[in-house]
Amino acid sequence: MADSAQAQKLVYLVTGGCGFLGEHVVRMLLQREPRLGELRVFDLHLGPWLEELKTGSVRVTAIQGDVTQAHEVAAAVAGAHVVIHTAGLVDVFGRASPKTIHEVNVQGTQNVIEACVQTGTRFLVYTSSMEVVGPNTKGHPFYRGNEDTPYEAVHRHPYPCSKALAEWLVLEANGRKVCGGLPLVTCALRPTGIYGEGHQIMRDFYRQGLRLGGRLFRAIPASVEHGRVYVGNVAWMHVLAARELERRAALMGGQVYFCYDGSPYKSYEDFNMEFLGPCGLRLVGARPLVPYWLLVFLAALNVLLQWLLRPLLLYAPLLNPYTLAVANTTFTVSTDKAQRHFGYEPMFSWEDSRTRTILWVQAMEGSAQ
Ligand SMILES: NC(=O)c1ccc[n+]([C@@H]2O[C@H](COP(=O)([O-])OP(=O)(O)OC[C@H]3O[C@@H](n4cnc5c(N)ncnc54)[C@H](O)[C@@H]3O)[C@@H](O)[C@H]2O)c1
Ligand SMILES: CC(C)[C@@H](O)CC[C@@H](C)[C@H]1CC[C@H]2[C@@H]3[C@H](O)C=C4C[C@@H](O)CC[C@]4(C)[C@H]3CC[C@]12C
Repeated sequence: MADSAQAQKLVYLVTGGCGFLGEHVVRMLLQREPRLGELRVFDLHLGPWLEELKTGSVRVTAIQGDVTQAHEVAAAVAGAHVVIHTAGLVDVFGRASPKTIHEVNVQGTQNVIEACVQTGTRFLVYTSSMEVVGPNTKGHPFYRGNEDTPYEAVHRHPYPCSKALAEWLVLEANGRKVCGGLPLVTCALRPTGIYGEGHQIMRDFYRQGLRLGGRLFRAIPASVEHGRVYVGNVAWMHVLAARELERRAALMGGQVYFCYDGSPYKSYEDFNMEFLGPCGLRLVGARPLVPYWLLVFLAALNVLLQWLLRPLLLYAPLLNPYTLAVANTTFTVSTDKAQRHFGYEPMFSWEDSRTRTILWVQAMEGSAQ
């Protein structure tokens, strides 16, 4: 790639660029990547907001496509210098079949890798997930661990299985010769629970609270810590990793990095209340209001209802055996590997991240009235 910001304008491709994280990556690239000449936004569902981005100096190319279709991916990748692959099926609620999750998350990632090799694109940043590590099926806590912390990564759910396999494919591809004979350089970023403007699950919790008269009911002990990271900082880490991947190929190639920032360690529900509380909701109960065995029963009942109702409608509530187990297992990270390897520092402080998220919920509140 270019040896100076002015020497050569680069072509970036962001897959899943219209998603929750993808949109923030797209906007961050336009704001913070001076070498950007063309930004290709590849997604199954293109957002109308893309049109407003086409008025700047950078050429923004919206590509409606499917990562499971190798020829569509190859056409989008051809000529790109860097690929940031965020596209994925983020489903832990039983909306999609295990087959579809695998096709998108695994085969789709393989298609991106092969497209890079065939067309000569050398730099690939993959959006992996904390769930590649855990929580595992045994409910072992991962307490402020890092990329080198020993942990038995055992999964059965289709989503973490697909993310783990896709990450492995990306890291294994590091060093493969691409068209032109130079090596492919890859890395994988592992966000914990991402929050911020556009987070659908936060939206779901907020609307659930409005339906329950401004109240949410604690289901998980406050002592169970869950790692969270602000979407703007995750986007920034993607942009920085993509920029540094060439210069630091020997160090970064084939590496994984947890995404982290100054967001506090709290339970999933208490963390959400940092944003939902200032918007008028209240979390009822200093401890879970129902016994765990009852939550397990209700989660199992939700699976049965989802199966019975599937011919008629998609019933996909937040509570199911998998989400209950994940929410109930401590998983937090404490690391500086991204800082040591490519100089990452969070762009947004906790206070700023919190304010931005609250403002987003409040704007949604206006729409809910
Ligand atoms: N949200 C989180 O808390 C979180 C945490 C860790 C990792 N991740 C990872 O980050 C990435 C983005 O997640 P998100 O939360 O923004 O999800 P999202 O669903 O908002 O975005 C995913 C995007 O990918 C697109 N997509 C899905 N299938 C596609 C296909 N077949 N072809 C092309 N595009 C397709 C969707 O249209 C969507 O725009 C995913 O890979 C996910 O595994 C998310
Ligand atoms: C109904 C209660 C038990 C409630 O507390 C359930 C919360 C539950 C929906 C979420 C708790 C932890 C979340 C997951 C975590 O933040 C990390 C994830 C990895 C990412 O790659 C995809 C999203 C997710 C699986 C995220 C999904 C929602 C939770 C399970």
